[in-house]
Amino acid sequence: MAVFTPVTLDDLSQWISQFDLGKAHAIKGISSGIENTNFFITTDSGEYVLTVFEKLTFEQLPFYLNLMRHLAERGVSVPAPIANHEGSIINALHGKPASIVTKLVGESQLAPAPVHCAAVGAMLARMHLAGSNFPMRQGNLRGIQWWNETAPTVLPYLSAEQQELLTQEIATQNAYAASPDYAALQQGPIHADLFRNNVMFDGEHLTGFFDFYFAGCDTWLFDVAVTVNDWCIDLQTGELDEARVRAMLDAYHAVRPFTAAEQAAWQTMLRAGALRFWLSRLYDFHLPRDAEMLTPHDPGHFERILKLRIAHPAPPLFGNH
Ligand SMILES: Nc1ncnc2c1ncn2[C@@H]1O[C@H](COP(=O)(O)OP(=O)(O)O)[C@@H](O)[C@H]1O
Ligand SMILES: N[C@@H](CCOP(=O)(O)O)C(=O)O
Repeated sequence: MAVFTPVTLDDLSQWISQFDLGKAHAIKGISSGIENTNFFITTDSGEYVLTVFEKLTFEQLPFYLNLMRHLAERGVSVPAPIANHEGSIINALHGKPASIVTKLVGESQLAPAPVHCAAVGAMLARMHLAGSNFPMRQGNLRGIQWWNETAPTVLPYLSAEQQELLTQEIATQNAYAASPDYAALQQGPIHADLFRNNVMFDGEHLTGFFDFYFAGCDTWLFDVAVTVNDWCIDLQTGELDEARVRAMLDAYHAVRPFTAAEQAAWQTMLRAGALRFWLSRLYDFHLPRDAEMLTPHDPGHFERILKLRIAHPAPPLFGNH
């Protein structure tokens, strides 16, 4: 159960009068969240999601929520934040920042077929294009700087072989990030955590991307790599499933054609996508921040994926197939 901040129907009834949503009729805690307290709420205007942010602050939130608003206004399927009568989309509830966003229909597709991967690829490309004129800037807070800062804190917990893998991979990524090839990659706001549990489907119809709280500005290709490394693999082995990879990449390419520079970067970027989550999972596993971090995710999963991406070339972004 992960309702850290209880909100009653009475609390909501008062708070919601600042919005143009009519009266509140029901509020139901969502148990699956691990970062924030989420509720489904029903009002005269329909169903919404209320989020009370447990860690993110009033200063940090505008980037994420304005990005969601920017994307929603441009036809990308993401939850749209609802503004109050003063136009504010972040408002205090029980002393914490809170927001109401539109509710996406459907459920997560945890066993995706090529058709689902194609839908994710096409929407991801549309999201990158729509985000390219978003005026706010925030780096990827789980990007290369964070990898360099975090690796030394987890190294003491690793075997000699793991230490070697981590150190070598960070050196590879640092060298690549400093190269002119890297500088040629297109950048902009990215989701950066587009796993199966952060996308909603109604059957085969993609109804939205959500959970934008790792979003930041980074290469578009890094977002593609993170997404392929979750959606297009056999979860037991970490191996890529060629049919799902092709479906996702072809659908993306049809909306926003990949460049030659991206093709050249692709194998390295898949490794970067694996490294990022190996490192965050190692950190959460060995250095848990607080008791409410429920069951930590298995770091071994992304260690396996990193080794596989080093050992075997993945299908190309385009061409040769
Ligand atoms: N806009 C939304 N529409 C529908 N369901 C949502 C929406 N936002 C969150 N949810 C539901 O709430 C759950 C937890 O949300 P999530 O953003 O993943 O929380 P956390 O970041 O705390 O893990 C999701 O798995 C999903 O079922
Ligand atoms: N996708 C990350 C963990 C982030 O959790 P989320 O529920 O907020 O997506 C991982 O698998 O390590």
